Amino acid sequence: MSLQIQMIGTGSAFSKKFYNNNALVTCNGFTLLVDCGYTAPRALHELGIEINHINGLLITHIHADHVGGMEEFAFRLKYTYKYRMKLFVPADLVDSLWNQSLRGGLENKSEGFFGLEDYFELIIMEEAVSTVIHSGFTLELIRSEHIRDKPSYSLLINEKVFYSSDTKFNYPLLVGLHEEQRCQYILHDCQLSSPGIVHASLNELLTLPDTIQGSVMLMHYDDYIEEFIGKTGKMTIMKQHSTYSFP
Ligand SMILES: Nc1ccn([C@@H]2O[C@@H]3COP(=O)(O)O[C@H]3[C@H]2O)c(=O)n1
Ligand SMILES: [Zn+2]
Ligand SMILES: [Zn+2]
Repeated sequence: MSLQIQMIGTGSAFSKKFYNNNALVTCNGFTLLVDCGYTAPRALHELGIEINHINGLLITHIHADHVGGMEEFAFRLKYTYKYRMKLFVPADLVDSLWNQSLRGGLENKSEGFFGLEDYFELIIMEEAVSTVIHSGFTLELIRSEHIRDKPSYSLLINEKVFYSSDTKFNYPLLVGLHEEQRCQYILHDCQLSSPGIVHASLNELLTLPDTIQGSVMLMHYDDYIEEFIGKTGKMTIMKQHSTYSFP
């Protein structure tokens, strides 16, 4: 099954040079937007991608660089495109996504809009279960360690690509996935300064064996990434707006 990932942004949360680290994952004609940060609408606009060309949206955790564009998405789906897009949400994020993030803008009692399902076709996902979201397109949520007591998830896509989203460095997980041949590629967030605190730092990622580094692609990085060209070991730096194929 051919799998393509286009990074609509590769920046860290506070980047002023790169858009939020959000990605379009396409498999077998189904395009999933992984996270919809506050820059996602502009990034998609610049790429010439209309919202209605996206088949589904998945949220990894509740931070503005991952959900801040959802209000605009919801309003445009409701009033411009007039359909409910599939929204894949980890079970323990459903309540906070609405009540702590979107409700202030999207609740509209006079028109009868009280929850996520008034804007999206809500699909609740469980952790550690391989879920077929479209023919030949499977996703598994892997709970990540990002902010204590705040659920966040990495993704295993088609048992081929590990997409970290936001996580602290987890050496045993990455080595385990590689040794068990559960993934061939690792797309990982990368904080250039140390310590990582809530992200994986470059120095931590550089402790991975060369055999694994060769499959690592760095994303969610700071504005001064250019200073690190040639200093990321065997790991490559993802380019914003580029599309990568994973055969
Ligand atoms: N303990 C923390 C918590 C958060 N942060 C920053 O806040 C950002 C929120 O979005 P993010 O992409 O998860 O990156 C986080 C850190 O930059 C941080 O630097 N230290
Ligand atoms: Zn982030
Ligand atoms: Zn985050």
